[in-house]
Amino acid sequence: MLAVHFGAGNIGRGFIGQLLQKAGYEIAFVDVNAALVDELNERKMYRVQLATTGKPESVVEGVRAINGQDVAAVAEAIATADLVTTAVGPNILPHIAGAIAAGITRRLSVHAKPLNVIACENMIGGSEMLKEHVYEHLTESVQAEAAQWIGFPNAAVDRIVPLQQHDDKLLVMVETFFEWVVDSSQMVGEIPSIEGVTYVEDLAPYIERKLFTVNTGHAVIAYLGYQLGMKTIDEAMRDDRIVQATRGALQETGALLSAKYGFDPQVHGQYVEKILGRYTNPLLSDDIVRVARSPIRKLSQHDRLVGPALQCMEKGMNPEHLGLAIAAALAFDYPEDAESARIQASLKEFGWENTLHNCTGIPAGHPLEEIVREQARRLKEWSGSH
Ligand SMILES: NC(=O)C1=CN([C@@H]2O[C@H](COP(=O)(O)OP(=O)(O)OC[C@H]3O[C@@H](n4cnc5c(N)ncnc54)[C@H](O)[C@@H]3O)[C@@H](O)[C@H]2O)C=CC1
Ligand SMILES: O=P(O)(O)OC[C@H]1O[C@](O)(CO)[C@@H](O)[C@@H]1O
Repeated sequence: MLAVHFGAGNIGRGFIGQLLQKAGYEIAFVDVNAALVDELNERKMYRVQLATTGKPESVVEGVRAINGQDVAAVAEAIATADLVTTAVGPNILPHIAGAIAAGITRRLSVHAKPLNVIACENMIGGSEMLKEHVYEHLTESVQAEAAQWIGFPNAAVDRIVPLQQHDDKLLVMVETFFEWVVDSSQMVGEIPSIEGVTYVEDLAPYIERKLFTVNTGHAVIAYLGYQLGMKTIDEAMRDDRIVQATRGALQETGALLSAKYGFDPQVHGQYVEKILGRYTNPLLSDDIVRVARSPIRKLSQHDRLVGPALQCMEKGMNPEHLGLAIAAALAFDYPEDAESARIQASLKEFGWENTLHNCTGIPAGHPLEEIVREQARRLKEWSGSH
């Protein structure tokens, strides 16, 4: 069995590649990092280390890599693949769509065999969005065939894999916890048996529970921690104010999720506690600027901060902790991050209100604006105190 996986980065090697290899797939990674591609092709294996006592390791063998620029080679691999997965980042999905479309076209010209393409990105509706981009590159007749033979099931993936700094360029250190949930109602053909993958008929509760808990909490810690001059997530978790704010935000999203999906508050509370524990793992040493990366994406209307805040308000709740994190995300001034630089330039040129509206989609005069403004004042007191 062959799996073609786009993105041989942290989650690609440290999570998706590892699970697929255990399930018996040969893996062809597709990446645009030429050095990484060469190293994978030379060694045909890599190590995954667990960030826990003793740092146990496993070896992922039977891997190769294709340079993403070589569209013909990528298309050839997709033509014979049994599964396609991605972990490249939501903003990159449009850039890999052409190669996937070329692969689908080639495949359908040779044989009609079902294929599922699973985007493993931190976003709602990732595979559906990828499908839209791929279809832009398909002729009408191939689109009609693809509708029958190619599935784009949405997925939720959860495993913290920080930036890697090892002498061994392929080694990847990961936390022990992982969760990979796939929407089986959007799949074609036989459902593949992959240990560690949970198939569900309706992904919405799972992806929202994950995005609005793990990723919301992480974002709160990262943006507040940055304001307080901290470097890593576990360092920030040693500050009581940050822990309180994170708990507060997760109470807000928890109340929303319970109201929307009927989650048992006690069971959800245990889920939250487990996640708070994951953030404190000192062996992960997860950089705040990694977790805070791409603040425009993270501030967008349906993402982890503004998404739940707007929905909380529709239900009559007051999302002040989410408001504090939104204010901190706007204040995230890290020039090496292109999106942070764009926000800071916008704040200077267009002012706070316009930048808030443009980045978040919060309409002018919406009551959430007032909450964020109030929290921005509170944030100034916080920042002044460190
Ligand atoms: N790191 C983590 O803990 C988790 C990450 N995710 C999601 O997984 C995705 C990837 O994140 P990471 O692995 O952390 O990022 P990463 O930066 O470590 O890996 C992304 C990889 O994609 C490659 N890439 C970029 N453009 C490409 C293109 N056009 N074609 C092929 N490859 C390309 C990069 O060279 C890089 O190797 C993101 O959507 C992230 O939200 C989800 C859960 C956990
Ligand atoms: O990968 P993103 O969406 O930029 O956000 C970082 C988040 O993703 C993760 O890497 C994995 O879920 C978390 O560590 C963090 O919440």
